[in-house]
Amino acid sequence: MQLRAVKNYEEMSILASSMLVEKVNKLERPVLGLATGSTPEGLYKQLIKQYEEKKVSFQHVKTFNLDEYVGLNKQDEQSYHYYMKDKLFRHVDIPEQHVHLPNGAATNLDEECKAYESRIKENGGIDVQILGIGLNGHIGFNEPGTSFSSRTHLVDLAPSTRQANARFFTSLEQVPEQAITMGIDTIMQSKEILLLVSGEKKAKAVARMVEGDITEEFPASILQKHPNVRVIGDEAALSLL
Ligand SMILES: O=P(O)(O)OC[C@H]1O[C@](O)(CO)[C@@H](O)[C@@H]1O
Repeated sequence: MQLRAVKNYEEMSILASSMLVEKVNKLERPVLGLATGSTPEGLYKQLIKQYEEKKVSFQHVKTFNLDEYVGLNKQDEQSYHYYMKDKLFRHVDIPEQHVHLPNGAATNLDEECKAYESRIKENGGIDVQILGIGLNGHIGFNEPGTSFSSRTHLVDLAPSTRQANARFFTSLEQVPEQAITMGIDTIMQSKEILLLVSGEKKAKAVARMVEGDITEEFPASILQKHPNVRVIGDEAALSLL
């Protein structure tokens, strides 16, 4: 695991964006794994800036998002489909058919999980996966206790995760109780992982991810075993290391 310390959220976003742009410009058919939440918002702003400055094009890029809530349709402003469209896709030249997120409104959710996993494989796997980390060590929506061998699957969200994400909804009751997420093994199959983390409240989680025991009780700890992980963290997030 390689650690890159930066000053603050903005520097984290700029560095992540320049790494990603370099990759996109280098690969013939880049496949990016994308994340939602507050952490990557600055990265997406920087990517849009680089696109507007003509430093990158997304025409040949394919994307797969980590997760999606169950029960929200794509137009729902709280859905991750909406988030991605709003924060990145509608601002750049990525073809709509290149964009993939699990369909949380599918009638057969288990089939949807299998189909999503197959689509990732058919596209040659993920070249660079962007990750954030939850306070309880979740990556994607893989909560503590998730098997390290899991593939894309349906999950019950931990009360602490629903609480943490309630800020995006009008009330806690509106936060869905389930989600579809890439599994831990799906994430581990990515050729490269770029984990972004900012702020003091994530410091304990980062320390446990980097130095703690590798255990299913703390999903992000498995990243110690991935051969190509870079963590870009600001001073506050890395303060306990
Ligand atoms: O970036 P945030 O909002 O702190 O969220 C951290 C993680 O939690 C999730 O939003 C899921 O709750 C992930 O997608 C994200 O990586």
